[in-house]
Amino acid sequence: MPAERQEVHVPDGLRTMLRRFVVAVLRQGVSPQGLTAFAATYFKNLNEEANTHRSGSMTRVVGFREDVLEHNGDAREHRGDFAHRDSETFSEDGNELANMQEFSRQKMRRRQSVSAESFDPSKPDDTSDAELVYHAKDEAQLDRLRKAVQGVFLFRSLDSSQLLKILNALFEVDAAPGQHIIDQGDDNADNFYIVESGIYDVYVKGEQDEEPQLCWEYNNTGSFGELALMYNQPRAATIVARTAGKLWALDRQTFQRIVLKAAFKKRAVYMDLIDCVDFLAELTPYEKQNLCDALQPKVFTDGSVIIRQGDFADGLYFIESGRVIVTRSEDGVEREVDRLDDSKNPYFGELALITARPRAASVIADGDCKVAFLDVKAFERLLGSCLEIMKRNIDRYRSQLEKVFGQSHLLESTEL
Ligand SMILES: Nc1ncnc2c1ncn2[C@@H]1O[C@@H]2COP(=O)(O)O[C@H]2[C@H]1O
Repeated sequence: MPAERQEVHVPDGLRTMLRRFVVAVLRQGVSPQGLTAFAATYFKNLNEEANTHRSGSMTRVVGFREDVLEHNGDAREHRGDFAHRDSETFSEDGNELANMQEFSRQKMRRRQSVSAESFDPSKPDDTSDAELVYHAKDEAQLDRLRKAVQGVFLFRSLDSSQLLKILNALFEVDAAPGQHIIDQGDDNADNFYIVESGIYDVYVKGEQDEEPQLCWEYNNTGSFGELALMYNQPRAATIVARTAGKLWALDRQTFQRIVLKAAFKKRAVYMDLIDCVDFLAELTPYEKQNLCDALQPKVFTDGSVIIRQGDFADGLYFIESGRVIVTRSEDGVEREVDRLDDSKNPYFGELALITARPRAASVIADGDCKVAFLDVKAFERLLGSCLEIMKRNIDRYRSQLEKVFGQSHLLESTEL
């Protein structure tokens, strides 16, 4: 008699869950030895996430500070909106959780653990694969994310495996007009944020200020929220969404483990260099830190061309070590017009950026030379204020311009 075939019931959601798990294993590049530990942590986290949500213990997404709210009526209106969103239910077929729930959960985690934590960037990172944060994303999300991270200066010193870990850990957050993403003074800083879209106003309330002052805006680009995570200090500014938008958030722990060390090293190296540059003297310490993040190291061997006469300006160069020769070719004759080294005039390549002209001279490494490069986009984003200083102080550049352009009448026709 044939054995009775038993009907097997596949629970709803099992396939999705296993598929996501497999994707997570592959994305993280988990080793065979680390597989069991990774699986244990992955499903434990999944379970905790579901429980946290079911318990309904979250009450609100963003903490509003009344002092800032007084100046922002919209924000008050939106507080209710997000409290309501917290009570949405876990959807197995959706993208795990709605964005705002994800945002809220991250904030919750931080609140439980930040204050006790002290992070030492000089300690070696002993994070195992299993401890890494992972948020599943579909291809469309990944595409948007890759574009968004391109402009993040802090990620410039990461290698490809570090960047992959960051991409895995980032999670999406929807911002609504008036929503406070960060509140100045909050000493439980949770996330670092990358702007994908939307406009975000930055308010800083100094000791002398009666009200928070609007001091900056992120307009569909940029990133914020790194200071409190890097220096273990309260939030230095309030960030309020002026329009609806999308952000990518990176949890504090992943930020500290992967981004912080490289950023610290870079800031330490470049801060001394920046302090030697006259036209950067008026930058605030915060602007200088951003500048350090944006610089990219480049090494040139003796005789190699760093800048070629006639090319479009790609950026500005600071000499970290070594010497360069500036040459200009006229009527087929190449002549030397200047020499620069790391002790005086430790930068070059700014003239074409200021004048919006092609490169007026070539710059060639004289011996091996190390430079810190600031690309043109970063230059415009970070040194807009310095451009004004450079224009105001154009007399300081006059002799240099004359050397390069040869004739003073060219100076007059230079649009500054
Ligand atoms: N002028 C500014 N001063 C301080 N923080 C600023 C300023 N402009 C933008 N920010 C960002 O606002 C963020 C507020 O949170 P953090 O202090 O963690 O990090 C801060 C910076 O990323």
